[in-house]
Amino acid sequence: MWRFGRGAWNLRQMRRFSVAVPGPCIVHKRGTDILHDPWFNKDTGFPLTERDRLGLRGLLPPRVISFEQQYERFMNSYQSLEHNTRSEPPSVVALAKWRILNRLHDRNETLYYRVLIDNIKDFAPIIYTPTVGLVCQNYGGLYRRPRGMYFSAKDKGEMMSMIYNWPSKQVDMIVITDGSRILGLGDLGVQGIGIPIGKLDVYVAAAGMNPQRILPVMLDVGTNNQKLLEDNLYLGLRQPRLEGDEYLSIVDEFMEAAYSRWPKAIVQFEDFQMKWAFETLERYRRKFCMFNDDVQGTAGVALAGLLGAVRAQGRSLKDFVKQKIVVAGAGSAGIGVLKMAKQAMERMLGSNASLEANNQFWVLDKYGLITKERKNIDPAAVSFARGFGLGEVEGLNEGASLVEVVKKVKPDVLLGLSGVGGIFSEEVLKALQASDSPRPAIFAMSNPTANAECTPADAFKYAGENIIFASGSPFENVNLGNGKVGYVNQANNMYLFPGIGLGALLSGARLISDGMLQAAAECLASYMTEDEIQKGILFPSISSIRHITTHVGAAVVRAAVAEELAEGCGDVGIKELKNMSKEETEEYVARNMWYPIYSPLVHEK
Ligand SMILES: NC(=O)c1ccc[n+]([C@@H]2O[C@H](COP(=O)([O-])OP(=O)(O)OC[C@H]3O[C@@H](n4cnc5c(N)ncnc54)[C@H](O)[C@@H]3O)[C@@H](O)[C@H]2O)c1
Ligand SMILES: O=C(O)C[C@H](O)C(=O)O
Ligand SMILES: [Mg+2]
Repeated sequence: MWRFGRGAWNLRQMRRFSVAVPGPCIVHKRGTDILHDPWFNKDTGFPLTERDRLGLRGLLPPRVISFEQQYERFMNSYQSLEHNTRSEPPSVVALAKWRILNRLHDRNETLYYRVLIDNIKDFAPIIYTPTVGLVCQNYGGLYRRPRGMYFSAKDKGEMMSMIYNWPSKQVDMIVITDGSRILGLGDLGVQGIGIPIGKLDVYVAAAGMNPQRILPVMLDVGTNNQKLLEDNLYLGLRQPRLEGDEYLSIVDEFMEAAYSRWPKAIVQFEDFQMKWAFETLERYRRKFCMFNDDVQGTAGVALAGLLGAVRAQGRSLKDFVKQKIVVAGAGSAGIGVLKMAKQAMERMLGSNASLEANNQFWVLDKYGLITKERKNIDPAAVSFARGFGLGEVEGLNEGASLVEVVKKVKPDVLLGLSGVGGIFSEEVLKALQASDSPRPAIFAMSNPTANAECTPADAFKYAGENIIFASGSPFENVNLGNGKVGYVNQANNMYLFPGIGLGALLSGARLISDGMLQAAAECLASYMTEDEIQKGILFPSISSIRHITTHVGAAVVRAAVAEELAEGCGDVGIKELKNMSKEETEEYVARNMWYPIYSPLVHEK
C-alpha cells in the first residue's frame, strides 16, 4: 500500500495543513465548467455541500472520496503501471509514466502537484530530465491538450493583445524557449515546449510557485531541423529559423508584451542556442527581471560542485584557486561555468588576479583545445583560450584532443558540458586516474542520459574508486563490491533556478544581479556537511528540494536587499525586508510557498 506523504518535510507540511482550515477560493464558473478546469477540479473529492453550491449534484458519482484516498488510488495505479511494464523497453516505460502523470496534470492540478511534491525524487526523472527530452522528441504524437502559450513569427504585431488571451490575471514566473537547443538533442522547434512545462513543474514542486501564476512559453521562429520541416504532422512553423534583427524583434515584442501585462513577473530563458542565449541575456538583463538558466543557473550549481570537490579532496576552500580544471564544451553552459568559476577565483585571489585565475582552465570545444592560435575564435571563449600568461603546460597545441590534454595537464577536475555522449572515453578516464589530484572529480553534466560524457559505472571503473562523480541526469549509485558504493551526484541546475526565481519574486527585485546569483551558489555550496562531502556527496538529495530552495531563495532575497535592487512584494515592503534576519527571511520564503490542498470553492458571477 502506498504511504501518503513520504519524507520529513511532507509530514511537517501534512500536519500543518491537516489542522489549518484552508481559505476559500473564488470561482467564476459552475457545473461541468468546473469539472473540466484542472485548477479547480477535485474529481470525486467535492463535498456534498460544495456540489450543491456549484451545481455539481448529479454530475459525479454519489460517493465522496477524500483527497488521501484519491492520492492512494493514483499511486496504486502508478505502481500497477510500473509492474505491468516491467518487461518493456525503458523508453516505453518512461513515456507510459509520463502519460499517466500528464493525464492527472490535465485533470486535477491539486492532486498532481501533491503527488509530485511528495515523490519528487521518483517523478523528477519523468517530468524533467531525462524523460522530458523523449517527450519533446515525440511531442507531435503525445500532444493532446495545449499547455502554455505559443508566440510565432506569424504573430508579429499581435503579441501585446495576444498576451491577454492567457486566463490568469497574475503571472509570477515565465519560462521561455525558442526550442533551438533542447538539452543535448539539438533544434526541436516547437516541440521544445516540453522544457518550459517541465521547468515550471519543478518551480511548483521545489519553490512552491503557485501553478495558477506560471506560464510556459514557446517562441516559434521556425526550425532548422530538416526532419521536422519535412514532417507533415509537425505542429510548428514549417520555415527556417528567423535570424538577426528579425529574430530579435520577435523576442523584443514578446518581452514588451509580457512585462506590460505583468510588470513584476520573472522570465527564465531556457535552452536557447548559444549565440541567442548570450545576446538576449545582455539585451534584457538590465531592463527586465530575467535570467538565463543554462548560462547562470548551471554556473552556480557547477561552482557549488567545484567548491565541494576541493573540500572532498581534503583541501581548504582557498585551494580552489589552484585547481586544474579541464572543461569539454565551450557553449552557453560551459562558458557560463567558466566565467563564474573564474570570478570566484579572482575574488579569492584579490585584485589584479585575472591572469592567474585564467590559467587554471583548459577549454575544449568540438575542434579540440582552444588556444589563441585559433582563427575566428568565438568571442565568448576568447578570454579562456590558452597561450597567454603564466605557467603554460608545454606541448599542447591548438586543437589538442581531450585525451592529450588530460594526460599533459593531469587535472583535478574534468567537466563536460558538450552535449556529446561518451566523450569521456576509457582512455580519457584512465588518463585522469594518472592525474596528480588526490581525488579527481568528474562532472559529466550533459543531458539527457545518453548525452552524458560518461556513465558513472565507467567513471568508477576506469578513473578509480576514489573519484568524485556528478552527472546532469539522474543515475543510480554504483556498486563497487565489498559493500562499497560509488556515489552519484546529480549536478543539475534544478538545485538553483527555483530559488533564484522565487528569491527574485519575493524580494520584488528590479533585476537579477551577479551578486544575487553568487549568493545562490554560495548558499548551495555551504549546504552540505563535512561528513557528506568527505563521502563524495556534493549535493543534497532531490527529496529535500523545497528545503534547499527555501535557503537559496532567502539568500537571493537578502542579496537583492543588500544591493538595493529589492522593491518589496505584495504587502511586504522594502523596509520589512531590510529588517528581516536571515532566519526571518527563510521563514518569509517558506511561508510564501504554495502547497496543494483542496480549498473550499465559492462561486461568484
Ligand atoms: N546539468 C545541467 O544542469 C546542465 C545545464 C545546462 C546545460 N546542460 C547540458 O550541457 C550540454 C551543452 O549545453 P550548451 O547550452 O552549452 O550547448 P551549446 O551547443 O551551446 O555548446 C556545446 C559545446 O560543446 C562543444 N562540443 C561539441 N562536441 C564536443 C566534443 N566532442 N568535445 C568537446 N566539446 C564539444 C561545442 O563546440 C560547444 O562549444 C547539453 O547537453 C545540455 O543539456 C546541462
Ligand atoms: O534541463 C535540464 O535538465 C538542465 C539544463 O537546463 C539543460 O539544458 O540540460
Ligand atoms: Mg536548459
